[in-house]
Amino acid sequence: MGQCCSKVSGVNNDAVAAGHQSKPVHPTPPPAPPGEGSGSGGAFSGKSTPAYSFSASPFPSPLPAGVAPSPARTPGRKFRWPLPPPSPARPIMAILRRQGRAERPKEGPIPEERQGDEGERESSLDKSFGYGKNFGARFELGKEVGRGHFGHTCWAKGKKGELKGQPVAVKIISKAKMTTAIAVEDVRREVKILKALSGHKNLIKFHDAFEDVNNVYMVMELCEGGELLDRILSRGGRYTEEDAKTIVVQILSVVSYCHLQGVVHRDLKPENFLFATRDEDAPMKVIDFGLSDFVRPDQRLNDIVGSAYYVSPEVLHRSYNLEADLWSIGVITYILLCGSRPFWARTESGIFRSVIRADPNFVDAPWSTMSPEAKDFVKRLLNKDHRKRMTAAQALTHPWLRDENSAVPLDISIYKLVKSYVRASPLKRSALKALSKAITEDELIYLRAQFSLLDPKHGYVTLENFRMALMRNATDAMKESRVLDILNLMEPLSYKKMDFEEFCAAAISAYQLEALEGWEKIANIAFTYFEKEGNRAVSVEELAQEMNLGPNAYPLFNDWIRNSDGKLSFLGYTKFLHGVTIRSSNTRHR
Ligand SMILES: Nc1ncnc2c1ncn2[C@@H]1O[C@H](COP(=O)(O)OP(=O)(O)OP(=O)(O)O)[C@@H](O)[C@H]1O
Ligand SMILES: [Ca+2]
Repeated sequence: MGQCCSKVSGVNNDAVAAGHQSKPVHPTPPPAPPGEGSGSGGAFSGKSTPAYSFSASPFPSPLPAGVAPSPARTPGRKFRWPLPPPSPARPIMAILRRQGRAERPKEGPIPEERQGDEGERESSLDKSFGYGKNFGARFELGKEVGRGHFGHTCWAKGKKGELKGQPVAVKIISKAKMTTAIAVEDVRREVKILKALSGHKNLIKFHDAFEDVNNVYMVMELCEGGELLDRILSRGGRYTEEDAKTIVVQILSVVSYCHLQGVVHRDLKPENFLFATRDEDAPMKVIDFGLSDFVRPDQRLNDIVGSAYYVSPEVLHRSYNLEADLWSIGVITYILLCGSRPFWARTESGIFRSVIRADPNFVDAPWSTMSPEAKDFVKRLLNKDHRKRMTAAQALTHPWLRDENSAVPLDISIYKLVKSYVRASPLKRSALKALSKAITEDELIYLRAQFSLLDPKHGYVTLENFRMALMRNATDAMKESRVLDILNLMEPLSYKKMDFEEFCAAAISAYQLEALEGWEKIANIAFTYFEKEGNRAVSVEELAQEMNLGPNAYPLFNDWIRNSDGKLSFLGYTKFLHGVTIRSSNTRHR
């Protein structure tokens, strides 16, 4: 704090709340956000990161012998532009979780950072993890290579065994910082997730975990190419579309893998992607599963974690699932393409307001010269309605990224949609069948890829195909997140088989289609099919039952039904597809 206002034109919280805005990554340094530490926001140009002071560890941490404390966050980080912190703040709330200042959040306003209150009593905490105790005998520890809010990471070399002579990275988390059961559990879960997910080419390879009285040590593959954040900065905050695609494809590929396993990362940001080597085209690896969690397909998580610039509206509303990660990928892609943050404010609460209310700027340069596909791609990730957002597997088949030579990963959202379809009423199913006949080639490409991943026999899939496809991709994480439970809910499918045509009806999302530019046309074509095949006289009572609503809701359905023949009107059809759960069912959120 203590910074005077700098010239940040047009960006204050009110302006942000009012709508269009985006803050360049490079130009004017804003003051450090209140409560975020001071730093000398305006002072840097070509020097290392003074304004980044809030990202230094807020905790005094006893370093292992031979490790010098790091001056700031990642040693050697250079900022050529005085910029506001890319991920302001410590991960929201998570820091409080680990310090024991917050339990699971209750309903209430967007959390402000809380300071001052003391952690819970920690004397009764069991801080033994059951990991190996012989870290010192197995590894020789070297210099620090990076630092986050929860741990610092050091270079190390294997002394014996498989890793003898091999350089590795060791993330060291101090047990002194684990002052609550939640904090201990977070570390346990981070190791569990890393262990279970290791194996994807864009995910950091985990070797082993150790502990002693002071610390937990996570031994993993060493990435020597630095963070994505540094590469963005070294390019002046902008990638060409082609270069951005290479990055985004890797992110989506690993995130779709995590999602299929039922793991939500919850802290996707450029600092958490490392390049394996210094080569320009080195593969990128996602790190830092410290905020990640297992999530069942139909579960809603409610704890607010993440980093402010990248956090999705539904996380702030405390009801989210995997789609929250796709929002963060949208923010990263926006930054890669234009060098600005889509949601920006000087304070954390200002950023949250912007995330919830503001529309990112897709009009000013360089957006005006960007391909329409790139713009559409980012917009379909930054949709504030999580139901309308693309999934990771879907995003890989978006026209901006589509590549016939790359395999499309299996999408867990297909399972959720098919589950709902097989449990839906005949009227709903015929409405969806009509809709599926109206979709465009873009959607069909994705659906064909997903259908073939189910390995159809003679053009049909059964419940067994769905089961086998999941089993082929299963890791230990899938057991933990109980992804396979969804197969039980798909049980009506065990009596039948599905051809591609019906699969399309089952696996399309009316919400996602509503978000398309061409929705009106699609809806009109779909209604024509519905009129031919599925539309029949229906009563207000029946509709209310379909929607799980009582007599109080009857007036709602009056204008859904045509006076002339008692069948669904066009309006009724689109509303019926949509459901009545959303506040304003006739607006399209773009
Ligand atoms: N495998 C690795 N190879 C090289 N450097 C690494 C590796 N893992 C982590 N680092 C460095 O250490 C930093 C901190 O690691 P990590 O993000 O896992 O810690 P954290 O305390 O959980 O972070 P955060 O503050 O984002 O929550 C990274 O940003 C990176 O610079
Ligand atoms: Ca991190």
